[in-house]
Amino acid sequence: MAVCTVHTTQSLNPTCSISKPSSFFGHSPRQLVVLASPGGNSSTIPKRKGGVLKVTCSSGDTIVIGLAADSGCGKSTFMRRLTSVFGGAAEPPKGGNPDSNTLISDTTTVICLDDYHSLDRTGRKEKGVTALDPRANDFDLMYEQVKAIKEGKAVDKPIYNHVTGLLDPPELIKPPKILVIEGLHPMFDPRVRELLDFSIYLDISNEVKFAWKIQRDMAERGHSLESIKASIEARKPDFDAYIDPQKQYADAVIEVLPTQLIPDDNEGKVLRVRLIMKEGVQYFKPVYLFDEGSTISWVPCGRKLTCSYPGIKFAYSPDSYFGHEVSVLEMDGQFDRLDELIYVESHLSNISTKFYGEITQQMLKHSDFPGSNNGTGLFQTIVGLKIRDLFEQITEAKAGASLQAAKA
Ligand SMILES: Nc1ncnc2c1ncn2[C@@H]1O[C@H](COP(=O)(O)OP(=O)(O)OP(=O)(O)O)[C@@H](O)[C@H]1O
Ligand SMILES: O=C(CO)[C@H](O)[C@H](O)COP(=O)(O)O
Repeated sequence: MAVCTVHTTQSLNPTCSISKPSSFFGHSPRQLVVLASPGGNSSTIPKRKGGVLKVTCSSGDTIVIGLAADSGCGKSTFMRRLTSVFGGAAEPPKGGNPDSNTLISDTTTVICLDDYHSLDRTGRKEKGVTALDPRANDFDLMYEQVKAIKEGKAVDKPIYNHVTGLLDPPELIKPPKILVIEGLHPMFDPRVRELLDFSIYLDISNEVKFAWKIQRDMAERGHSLESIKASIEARKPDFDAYIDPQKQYADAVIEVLPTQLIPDDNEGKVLRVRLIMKEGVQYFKPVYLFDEGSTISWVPCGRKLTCSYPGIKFAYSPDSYFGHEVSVLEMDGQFDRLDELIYVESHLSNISTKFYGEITQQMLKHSDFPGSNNGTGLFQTIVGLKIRDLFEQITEAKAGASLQAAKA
């Protein structure tokens, strides 16, 4: 939430700062929660006892979502699914750097935190640090800029060029309705973490990460098996030290593991995916299967769902994760026919769809995206819908508070 510049008929001293005010008409310096839509506005609210408050807001309704994962773990795919839930395509800033990492759509702006690398490729090599190391990243700037966007201010964000390995001149980022910060460290710095309205961690097990890396870097980028292995090994200590621990802070974790349906499977094609959802998060109600809070194991294969070997198994239960109460929804296996997903969808609750079958429709629409036939695509789509719901609830709550304030 941002704070507006406030003029009163008694005091002409404007103030502008950021805080979490506990009461609407606070003490000096007067601070007021912004209750305006992005784009900025100015309104006059009658003061409770005489005088008038003139409130000028530059904006301030940007909600901030953090998405953390290692490189090559499906962040871009997830972002494409999320943007699609809001409608419209996401594109790099028009007329800007062709190597920009930013994606802008009507509602969302996705910025890649690689842009806050403080050391370029040569710098990291010289200093002997990886990009995962906090010393290779500028967290002060990351914090200042994410905070500024959340307050409704445009920023000149640096660009890390993955083609050249250099830091390019900055690009202008205007405050969107939803800002997604995706990358290696969205929940690393406590100050940045505090700015997040919702956070997600994509937790890809080593076996699966390896299989995906091989698939992409060997098939699409011509890397050798040895070089892929070496790169994973070289990153592992820093991954364990700086990236993986962030999952304890996430509101939702999508965990991707090898299947348990095929004994000793090492192909990594069939996946067991777990959606771990924190309880008690404002504006977020965990999804459940059949009966909230129960422990359920469900094999839907049969007359309504076609399943070839090794089948599909769902599970749902309450659990504990890093000391937090969570609900866990699990899917092991893969769909043969995506249109039959409607059968599964109709047994899930709290999915925040706007019409019957919306999940199935989204999945069918992007059936060519990686993971569309398994729990990765299903749970990414569900989290996308939950983020839309969160955004709508926050917007509604602010509009309601605005109305109340105007009446007071
Ligand atoms: N759900 C999935 N199922 C199977 N393969 C997947 C899945 N998600 C991603 N992949 C594989 O991983 C690769 C990387 O995916 P994606 O580009 O979405 O990841 P990323 O985290 O954005 O990567 P980077 O940070 O390196 O740009 C894809 O090309 C694909 O091979
Ligand atoms: O972990 C990464 C996040 O995407 C990259 O390896 C990091 O950004 C460095 O990029 P490059 O390898 O292109 O220099």
